[in-house]
Amino acid sequence: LGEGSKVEKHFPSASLLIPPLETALANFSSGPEGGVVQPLRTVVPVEKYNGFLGVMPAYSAVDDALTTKLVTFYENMKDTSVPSHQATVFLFDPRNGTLKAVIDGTVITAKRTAAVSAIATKFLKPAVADVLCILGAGVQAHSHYEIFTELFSFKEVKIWNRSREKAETFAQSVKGPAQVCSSAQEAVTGADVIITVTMATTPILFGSWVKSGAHINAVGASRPDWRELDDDVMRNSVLYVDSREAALTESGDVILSGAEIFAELGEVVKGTKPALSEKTTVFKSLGMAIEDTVAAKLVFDSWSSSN
Ligand SMILES: NC(=O)C1=CN([C@@H]2O[C@H](COP(=O)(O)OP(=O)(O)OC[C@H]3O[C@@H](n4cnc5c(N)ncnc54)[C@H](O)[C@@H]3O)[C@@H](O)[C@H]2O)C=CC1
Ligand SMILES: O=C(O)C1=NCCCC1
Repeated sequence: LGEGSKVEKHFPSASLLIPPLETALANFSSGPEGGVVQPLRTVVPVEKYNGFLGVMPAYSAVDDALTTKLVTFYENMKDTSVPSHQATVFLFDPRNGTLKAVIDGTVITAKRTAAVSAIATKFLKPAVADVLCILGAGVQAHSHYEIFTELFSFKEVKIWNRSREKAETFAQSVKGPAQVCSSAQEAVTGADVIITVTMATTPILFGSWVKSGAHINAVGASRPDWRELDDDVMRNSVLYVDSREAALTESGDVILSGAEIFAELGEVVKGTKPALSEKTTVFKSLGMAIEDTVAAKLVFDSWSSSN
């Protein structure tokens, strides 16, 4: 399972990931009772090349699955022949520590991140959600487009990217409508659901553009000094995160704006915190190792049953 194309085959429908991910989010937010062991990820900066290596281990007692993902991500890469994010997931037998599989993690990262944003959106989107806006046109933009158009019925999808050419290529490659916008403001204006999936390190989404009651999935800016959202949108929205601990350590949008965290998404899934969908909401996603664990298990189980 070392190649993305082999992994892709075991995700016939992106939405297959939703139930196990919801369970994993709920278990994570249940503390020790949930049986999830997930230390904060280690991130090694490779300053000379504007890169980072993330080490993301997790164990799920409920799934009896033990994994670690190694993920590299590089900013402003000159070499465009390789993706900005590359990942590998190692799946172990939890009974004795034997390595069972080495799985390409790039497809897993793309699919599980988009599926978690879809879960947040299911709970937090306004009652009428006709317009979707995607800021960014890379790997995550594609995986988000795929699952959002599979699960929801938006009448319009607006897309903006720093380079218009890439947004045009995106619009031509997707199986469905996508309207390329000339500015981020044009794309955001009137949108009910907004997804930010860029490598920006300074804000690209401003509160003054956002429709009241909209839901935002803030997926990029995973370093404590990086931003995608301005202070206005962070402070004037109800803020949900995947992990409080990670958000307060890794998210520039959370740390530098001083915005108060209302709930973890897992608490909403469990029903212990409300989904305030009538308010403007932000889901700050940083990505969790346990999401990779359940996705890798799904891929491995599907591969095992077909071999
Ligand atoms: N929360 C999570 O679980 C995860 C988050 N991510 C984050 O999602 C974001 C997107 O990842 P990918 O799609 O894989 O990356 P990508 O490299 O495939 O796409 C990035 C997009 O951002 C645009 N971009 C680059 N620099 C920019 C800037 N300064 N301002 C505005 N746009 C800029 C590029 O044109 C490109 O369309 C990244 O920030 C990444 O770290 C990625 C994986 C998991
Ligand atoms: O969860 C992940 O995987 C990542 N999150 C932030 C950026 C790198 C990959």
